[in-house]
Amino acid sequence: MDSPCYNSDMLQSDQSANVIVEIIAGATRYKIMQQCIEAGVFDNLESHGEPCTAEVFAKKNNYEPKITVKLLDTLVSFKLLEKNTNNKGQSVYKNCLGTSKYLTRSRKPTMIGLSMMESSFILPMLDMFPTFLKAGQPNLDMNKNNIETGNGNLPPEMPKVPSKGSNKPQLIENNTKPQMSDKTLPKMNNMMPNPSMKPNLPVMPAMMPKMPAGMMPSGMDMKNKPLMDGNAMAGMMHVKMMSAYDGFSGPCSNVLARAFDLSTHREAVDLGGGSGQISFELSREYPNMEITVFDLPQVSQMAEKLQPASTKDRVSFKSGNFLEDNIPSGDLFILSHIVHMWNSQSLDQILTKVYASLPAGGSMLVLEKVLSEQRDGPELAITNDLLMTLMSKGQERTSTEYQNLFAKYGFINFQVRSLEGTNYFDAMLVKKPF
Ligand SMILES: C[S@@+](CC[C@H](N)C(=O)[O-])C[C@H]1O[C@@H](n2cnc3c(N)ncnc32)[C@H](O)[C@@H]1O
Repeated sequence: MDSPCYNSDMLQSDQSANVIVEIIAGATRYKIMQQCIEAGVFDNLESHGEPCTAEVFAKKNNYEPKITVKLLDTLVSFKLLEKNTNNKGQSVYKNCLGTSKYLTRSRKPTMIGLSMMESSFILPMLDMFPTFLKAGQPNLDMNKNNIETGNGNLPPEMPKVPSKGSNKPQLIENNTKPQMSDKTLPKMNNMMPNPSMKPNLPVMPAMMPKMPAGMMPSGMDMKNKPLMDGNAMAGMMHVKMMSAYDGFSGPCSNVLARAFDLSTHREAVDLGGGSGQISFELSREYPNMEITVFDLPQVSQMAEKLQPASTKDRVSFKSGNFLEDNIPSGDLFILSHIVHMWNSQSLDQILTKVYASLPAGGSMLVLEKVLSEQRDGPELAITNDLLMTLMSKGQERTSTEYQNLFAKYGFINFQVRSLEGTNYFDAMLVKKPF
């Protein structure tokens, strides 16, 4: 019988499909990683202490042996685990360095909250993308702390904070705007992966918004009746997000603190500083600097409870709303992932206040991912530009756009330093003239 005649050229699939295959594979990778985080796979490997065989690992954790081998090999192919051979010739597995540092609950800061935010908030929001595409941006307004309010099915223990004056939650009534069904409601209840980090706050019923005020598309089955003060709700939601925010800066906060020489500054204010992670790094880098982390009351109170003892002498927390209240004064302001969150009207309020609160010669350190001048990269900045627009009518900017923006308020000496690697930040510094 004739043998089949094969062409000896290299076999290659259609390369124009590569990018699509990669994106689809990325979704699968993400889902498997997230499920492993939730199931405690990385924690269990870490607590084992030494590299272990799939068989031992499965037995110890009551996992099904065959699935366990396949899962561990899959995680090796994702570069989340390392596989080596022990002196008995058996394959043994352990967490890679990054997995151990950022995906286990025994270490801080982790990226667990950030990964959870993706599945609990970003992906469900993007489920509505076809609707956004037609109807336009979701009807959000972080600036007025507009919130969707519950439909009265709150548990009796839910505090009813009276609305007052301008803080009164404003209902969003435009029903033509994107709707989310109960099924697609982002589930931020899981945003506190480490039980010790759970704030002592009332449990949110399923129908309550699960994210910061203004960060939720309108019409999410929420009706009528303002039940909570807008600021109280915003604070509560940001508390839930706090561990996620730490995941953005976790791998680079120490580098960001060293991006510029800030040693002449003595009194810094970290506006919307969340957990204070950037401030903790700045205080380590600059022993003569005292830092006030200014954030919404619930966030400040929770962050203060979680503050590492070693930072307490020079980093303090102050509660307030930077849109409505006076802000502390200092000779250095830090705005990390703040500028991109707000629309031009609110940003105007924030930057005007910062400029007025700085003495001549004072500085403002702004930490954001900067878009290339051609707006063709980096990918994280381009994607975030879209997400910010959807979530809060904010935006990402190029270096020139930042320089022009800050110049409008009187800031000079614009400097920018970009961060190598895959990350969510670059660093910019401007000065108030003498
Ligand atoms: C995206 S997070 C950034 C947190 C931190 N700066 C970082 O880079 O990790 C935004 C922060 O701004 C705070 N925030 C939002 N609105 C605020 C307001 N009106 N007044 C004070 N803080 C506010 C939130 O509570 C949250 O901690």
